[in-house]
Amino acid sequence: MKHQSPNIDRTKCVISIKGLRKSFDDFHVLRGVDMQLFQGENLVVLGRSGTGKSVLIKIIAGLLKPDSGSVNVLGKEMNHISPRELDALRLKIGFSFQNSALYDSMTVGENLEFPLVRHVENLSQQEVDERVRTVLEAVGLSQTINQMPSQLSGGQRKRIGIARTLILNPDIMLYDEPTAGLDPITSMDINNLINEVQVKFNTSSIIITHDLTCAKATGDRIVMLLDGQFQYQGTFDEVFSSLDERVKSFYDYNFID
Ligand SMILES: Nc1ncnc2c1ncn2[C@@H]1O[C@H](COP(=O)(O)OP(=O)(O)OP(=O)(O)O)[C@@H](O)[C@H]1O
Repeated sequence: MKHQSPNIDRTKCVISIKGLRKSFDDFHVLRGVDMQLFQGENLVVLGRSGTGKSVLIKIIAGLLKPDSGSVNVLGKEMNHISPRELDALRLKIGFSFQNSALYDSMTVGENLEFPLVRHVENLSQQEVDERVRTVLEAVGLSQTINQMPSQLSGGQRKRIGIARTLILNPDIMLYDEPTAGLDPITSMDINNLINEVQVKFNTSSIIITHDLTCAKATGDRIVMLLDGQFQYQGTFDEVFSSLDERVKSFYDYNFID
């Protein structure tokens, strides 16, 4: 089990959600989600496929609009945010997508430079190079700077995807299924990286997954998304001491696998 990070400040909320609802036609995906993410915390959202985990983080990243409820991210109310404020807010949120989404025609270094050149004005080439070096070092892949994404393993692509997200120094990291498709050892490397990023870059993170090993290794706090609501939360052991059959079967299924 993860040691609780000493940097968590439970007096500061970086995300606060109350009564969030989201439907697609008559399919009610989120049915009154309440959650808080504290400064410096890794919060794991567990749930079966199709329960709305990705919908939730897309709403937090401003990629989808809530139907109702309040979603406050870094002090901004998502329901009342102007397009300009949303653009600025998005730069403070690092979204690590499931498929890493690297540009295949660019080297690793160029992939990392891309968000900087696009979003940050007046950076000298020296500063750009320095930032690229820093994030590559943080993910342990300095030697890949001139390689093409096709030359990287799945685990390395994940790491570069995380490095590219970190290059804008986000306050919040959103990890969408960070260990999907990786073998157990590579998955554990990614889990360790998520914890290193939390400390080195002082980020607050939401990690959505159905991988219980990932949840246990990275989560300071775990919540379960069941039937469109957060129904259990606490440490890994607290959540899985529940007698709720849905929680028990989720656990059994993961470890039978
Ligand atoms: N833009 C959309 N339009 C219509 N339906 C959508 C849209 N986005 C998501 N859904 C539906 O909402 C439900 C929840 O999707 P979501 O991607 O959040 O699941 P998830 O919990 O992340 O699952 P997984 O672990 O498989 O990624 C699914 O049934 C999906 O089909």
